[in-house]
Amino acid sequence: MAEHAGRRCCLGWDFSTQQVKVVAVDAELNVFYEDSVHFDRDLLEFGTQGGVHVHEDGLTVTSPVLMWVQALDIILEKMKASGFDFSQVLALSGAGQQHGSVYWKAGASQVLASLSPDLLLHEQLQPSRTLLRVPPSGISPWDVMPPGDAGKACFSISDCPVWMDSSTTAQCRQLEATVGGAQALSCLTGSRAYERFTGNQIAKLYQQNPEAYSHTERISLVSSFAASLFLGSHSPIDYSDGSGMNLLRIQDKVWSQACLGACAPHLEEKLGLPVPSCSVVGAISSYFVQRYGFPPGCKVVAFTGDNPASLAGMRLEEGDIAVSLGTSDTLFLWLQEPTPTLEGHIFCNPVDPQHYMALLCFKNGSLMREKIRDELASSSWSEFSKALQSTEMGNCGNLGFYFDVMEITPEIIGRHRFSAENHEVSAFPWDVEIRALIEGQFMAKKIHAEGLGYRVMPKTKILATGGASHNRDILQVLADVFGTPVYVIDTANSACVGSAYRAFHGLAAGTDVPFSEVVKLAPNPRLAAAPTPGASQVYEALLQRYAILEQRILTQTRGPPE
Ligand SMILES: O=C(CO)[C@@H](O)[C@H](O)CF
Repeated sequence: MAEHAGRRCCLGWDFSTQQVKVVAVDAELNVFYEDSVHFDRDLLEFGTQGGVHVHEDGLTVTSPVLMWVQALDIILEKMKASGFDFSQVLALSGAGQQHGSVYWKAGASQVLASLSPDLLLHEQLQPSRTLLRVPPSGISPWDVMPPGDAGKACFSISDCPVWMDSSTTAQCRQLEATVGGAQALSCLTGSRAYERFTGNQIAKLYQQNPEAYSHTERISLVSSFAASLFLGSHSPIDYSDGSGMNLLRIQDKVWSQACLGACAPHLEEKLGLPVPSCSVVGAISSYFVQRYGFPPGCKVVAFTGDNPASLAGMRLEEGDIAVSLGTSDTLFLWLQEPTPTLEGHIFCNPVDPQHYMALLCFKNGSLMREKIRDELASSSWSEFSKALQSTEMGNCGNLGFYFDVMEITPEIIGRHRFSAENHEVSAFPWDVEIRALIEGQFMAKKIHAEGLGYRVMPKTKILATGGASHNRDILQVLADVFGTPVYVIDTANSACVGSAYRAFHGLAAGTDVPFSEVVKLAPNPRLAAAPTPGASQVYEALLQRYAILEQRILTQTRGPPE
């Protein structure tokens, strides 16, 4: 019998861009089971790359909804075959890639409520015609059956827009114009209009496929779609993921009638009412009880977005900042009060309904670090580190901006170097260039985080994750620039683990037990770097120069600020 028999636990799911993942976490908050299904590798018949289809226009990006359903079937069957004891699952929650949307066809709720435990989910949610397996010739079923025909029994469209889509610029401008401009929309919903945000995607569907829109009884986010499968009914959208739609008023947590009206008619009835992210949205459906042995009382806690779930998984607290140093660098901030601007995003906080979280994306993350490493440090991280060790804090006043692709925060492209006298120069010595890159990346993060309301507090800590968080010299610069100790935490499964933690928190629903209390037994992050004495004085002056020079570059490249 599997060693995890008889262990009372919660499950955490993550329906991310490239895979569906699950973890089982016991009452001591130890992860004792995990599994995943990779779309590209394990569901070849859908023909995705990175879990998505990039359409010929290069802007439209979708994922097949039935692929997500089939991935869940596979994981559950693998868990069952491994002897996983589903009867011990007290509650489950999950995460989904943010902003993506699923369009349930009229009648889907009846199908969800009457699933036969003798069949797999995808066999009952797809059209009567089964999806063709890839024949030996390798012809994709899409060649045989146009994509639009698959998955229509329960879904108005079978290919769902996801966060990588950037085809809705016109809809973004329409939405901003309706509510009085980009800043007005940001103050209302936490973000100016972004192409990937769900409201703009719904507007595009309504404008370009009004029949599909009219046949839609419910619109889910990826998170609430996944919750619906477990519930056997339409799950509500939670406040935190709902604040990534350009539709939810983040202060009073209700749909903005102005935004709904700007996107599509009768939209509120298709979305349902949003709920606090810690809500128990119901008990698991009888399908899972009968087919897998879940206890009938197993609670389903509202699913949320992957980034909010990661914030929970990292146990970020008020005043903390999480820095994910990946392909692009992402900052999560815990905010008491929202200070929406024209960059970054303010979402409702997933673990404290009174507070918020901010998210900032920096596109030139490890892409730039690896390019400079290859160009100047013989493609060696140890050589890269030697440069940081051999140059001093503040880099003798030399400053650099390194954006080989158009940066998101802020919108600058190119490499720009400045001497201590603020004169633009064409090159730096190799070690000065490496320090200028890393100091510049982290000064930008501090400046833009402060623009979103971040303030260093006495007990502030930075939680670093992602590839570059394994380089101690890079983390030392991060600690020095922010004047804050840097901790590292393994967050490979942060969205899953955060979802399991939220499931435990949901069990305490109604008792006002704070999330931090529920997760206090979780493994603590490890201190990786403390600020060097004198660092604050060095970077206080440098940060001011950096901000001024950033504005200079912006003015040169796009004209004076509005
Ligand atoms: O668009 C994003 C956040 O706004 C991405 O991080 C997606 O959530 C990734 F799934």
